[in-house]
Amino acid sequence: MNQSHSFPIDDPLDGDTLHEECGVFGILGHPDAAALTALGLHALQHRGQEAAGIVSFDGKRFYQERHMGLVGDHYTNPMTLARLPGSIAIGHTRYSTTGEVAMRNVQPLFAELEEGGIAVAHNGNFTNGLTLRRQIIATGAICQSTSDTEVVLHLIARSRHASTSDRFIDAIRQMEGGYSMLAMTRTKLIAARDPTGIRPLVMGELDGKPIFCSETCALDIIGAKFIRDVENGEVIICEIQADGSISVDARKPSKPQPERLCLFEYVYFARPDSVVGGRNVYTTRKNMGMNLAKESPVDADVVVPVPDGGTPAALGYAQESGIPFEYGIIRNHYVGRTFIEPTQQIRAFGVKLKHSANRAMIEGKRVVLVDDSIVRGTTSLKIVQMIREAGAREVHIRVASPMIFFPDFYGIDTPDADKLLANQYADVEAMAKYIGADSLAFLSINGLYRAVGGEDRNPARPQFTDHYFTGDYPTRLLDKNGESMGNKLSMLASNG
Ligand SMILES: O=P(O)(O)OC[C@H]1O[C@H](OP(=O)(O)OP(=O)(O)O)[C@H](O)[C@@H]1O
Ligand SMILES: NC(=O)CC[C@H](N)C(=O)O
Repeated sequence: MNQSHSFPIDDPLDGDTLHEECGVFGILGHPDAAALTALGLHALQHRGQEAAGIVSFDGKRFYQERHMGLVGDHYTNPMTLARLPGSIAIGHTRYSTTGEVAMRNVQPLFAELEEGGIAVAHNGNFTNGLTLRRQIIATGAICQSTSDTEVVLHLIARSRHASTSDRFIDAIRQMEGGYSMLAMTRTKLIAARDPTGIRPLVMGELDGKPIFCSETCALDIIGAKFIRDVENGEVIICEIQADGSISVDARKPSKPQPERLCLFEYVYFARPDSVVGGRNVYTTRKNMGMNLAKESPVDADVVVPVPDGGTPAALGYAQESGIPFEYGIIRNHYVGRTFIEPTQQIRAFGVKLKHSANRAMIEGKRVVLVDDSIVRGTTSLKIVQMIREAGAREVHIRVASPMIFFPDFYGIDTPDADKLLANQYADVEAMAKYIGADSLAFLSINGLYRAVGGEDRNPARPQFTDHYFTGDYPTRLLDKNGESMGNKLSMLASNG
């Protein structure tokens, strides 16, 4: 197993932008369970690049491989997969939101309980995780990690219900916030989605065996069939029976609530080829660009995407406006997220590694740059300068989502509120001046809602989770206590 290590906090390429969430994948009753899980995690790599883990069970014992780094760094090695035998497996790609980047927090987390082993994998973040953790530690629990996810294992262990499924349900009913979770025991694969359905989770099938994963792209990679979304507040328990058949038991243990899927899945996180909440993500992004062109037209010669995130929206903007689309910026896909160099001079070169201007498409032109979002403004600032240096006559920025004013507490790693560009300048003109753009415009909240769901935002009952734009958090924030919560909160540190 890998040694734990910390990632640098002053990574110039990583900046303080929005970061990935996590990806989960699980399969029950398939002889190639671990290999299929590894492939699924490859497809979910965009959701978390800090660490990846797989737990399997072969009828006798549990096996686990948990590693820092990318899926491909470890799970392409046949020896690694050979150490994961069995027909049940779950896997996880992590981008941390609670607990530091260290081996002890790499998921799936595993525990030996009264009724046998259990592993859990979690995408999301609990907004009462710290509160519950303090309570269980006060009553004698010894925590092995600083992850919010571990609390669920403790609550399962303490539950007085008889079956593991009922214990799991008992545990997650005490959790608040965002979660799409998988759990596996010796015979079961359990999937659960929080009552608001903030994070996505889908059910599929391969060779008649059930699969659960964060996005449909993980089903596509293994040729599995999409069955349906796991509904908000739903728990689905799949179990291998004595005769080898698999039972499926779907329950709704929580009080019913309207679904509010996270809009940022559509804006930035999910892979464009995934179908999230019944909508093709690529299409919603193109719609965002089209609505942006209707709302904020500009007289220009060329539409240039800020790759990769801004590309579908830029296509939509170009189609709607009739302005030609060109790749005026080339993104280097070989630049990792952990680029570290010792001196400031070398770091300054580093920021140019990720994006380069394609001068032939830019020189002498009035350029519309389309990006999916502005968080701290780091990307826009450097790209406007780069485009001007490549000879652009004018640079206009169009952003395919509204201004971000509020941090997230449901599984997205966002900077503190005071570091968000929108909170640093009085208005859009002041922001444009700081970035160095001739003009700047953001998609309206209704423009975004229409792009995704086809109708305006219903202020009385918003159809999606959109707190980063509106401040309307879909759950209470128990741990936050009215102050900015560190987005990589070390619970140990918090406990003094
Ligand atoms: O305003 P900022 O703080 O710079 O953050 C916003 C930028 O970050 C994201 O891109 P990312 O770097 O993740 O690259 P990608 O689009 O290729 O995923 C996003 O697409 C914006 O370009
Ligand atoms: N981004 C996520 O979904 C993170 C899951 C979990 N909160 C962790 O930090 O490990």
